Amino acid sequence: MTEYESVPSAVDDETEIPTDHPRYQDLLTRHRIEAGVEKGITHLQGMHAEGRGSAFDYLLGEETIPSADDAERAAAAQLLLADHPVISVNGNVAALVPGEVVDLASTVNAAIEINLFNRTPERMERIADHLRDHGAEDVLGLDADARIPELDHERSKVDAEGIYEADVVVVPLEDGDRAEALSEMGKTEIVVDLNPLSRSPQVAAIPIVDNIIRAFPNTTEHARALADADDATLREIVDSFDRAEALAAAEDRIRSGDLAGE
Ligand SMILES: Nc1ncnc2c1ncn2[C@@H]1O[C@H](COP(=O)(O)OP(=O)(O)OP(=O)(O)O)[C@@H](O)[C@H]1O
Ligand SMILES: CC(C)(COP(=O)(O)O)[C@@H](O)C(=O)O
Ligand code: BAL
Repeated sequence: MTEYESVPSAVDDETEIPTDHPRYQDLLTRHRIEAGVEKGITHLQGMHAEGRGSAFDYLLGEETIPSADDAERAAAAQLLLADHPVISVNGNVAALVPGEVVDLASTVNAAIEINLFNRTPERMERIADHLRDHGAEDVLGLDADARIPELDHERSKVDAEGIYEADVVVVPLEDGDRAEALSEMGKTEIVVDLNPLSRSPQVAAIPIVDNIIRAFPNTTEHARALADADDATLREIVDSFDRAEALAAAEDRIRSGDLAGE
């Protein structure tokens, strides 16, 4: 080997991104959104939403901060306590974490429902097929036989047996209007959003300020660890979670410029 030949880094089979790239996870996320757009799963505007999330993730140090881990544990406990939990899926979530949605849903016995801001029958069908390809058995959202009150838009369309009836809803990467309307309906909301100042985490009972590609697997891991816990233990975990403190901790990390590992 001459001194000019370099040893190739290990590359991700799916994306050809070098796995030792310092910002591998961010590049992978971006790649998945691009592939989602190409497959007709993700709306083009999903790239813009991704860019916003990516900027906040950079400032958080691209890691699950301790307050987010606490939120993920509280979310797992809340989901295990729920009678009728539902995970809401949009085009970004479907592209980023389809298998992880199915894993979390099966671990906490939750339903999966597609709810889109830019709703078209084609995208609904493609996302449902994509989730089924990743192991989902039932995918709700296609019937759209109920409406979220006070929300005058396509995203108000929900299934009567899904989000409409749910007691606990996981609402990732969503807009504040819908989160507020669901909260008005009395739902307990678990929001995943990298921007702690967005309205959706601000109205959530459990705001998770973390990248969904880390948040969902970690919530599932917590749920597995808590699978045998009794209701009193789960209730104690939920009650001791302080939502305002979690939001403040995320904002502090962002404002401090204290990037992990630097
Ligand atoms: N991979 C990701 N993980 C977690 N959050 C993400 C990710 N990608 C994007 N986001 C967040 O998802 C949100 C996209 O939703 P949207 O743009 O509808 O909300 P918004 O208008 O910013 O907020 P709001 O209406 O709640 O004030 C953004 O806040 C963005 O930071
Ligand atoms: C792009 C998206 C994040 C999702 O859009 P959809 O998959 O149509 O629900 C949307 O909510 C937005 O903020 O513009
Ligand atoms: N999610 C669509 C744009 C917004 O209300 O933020």
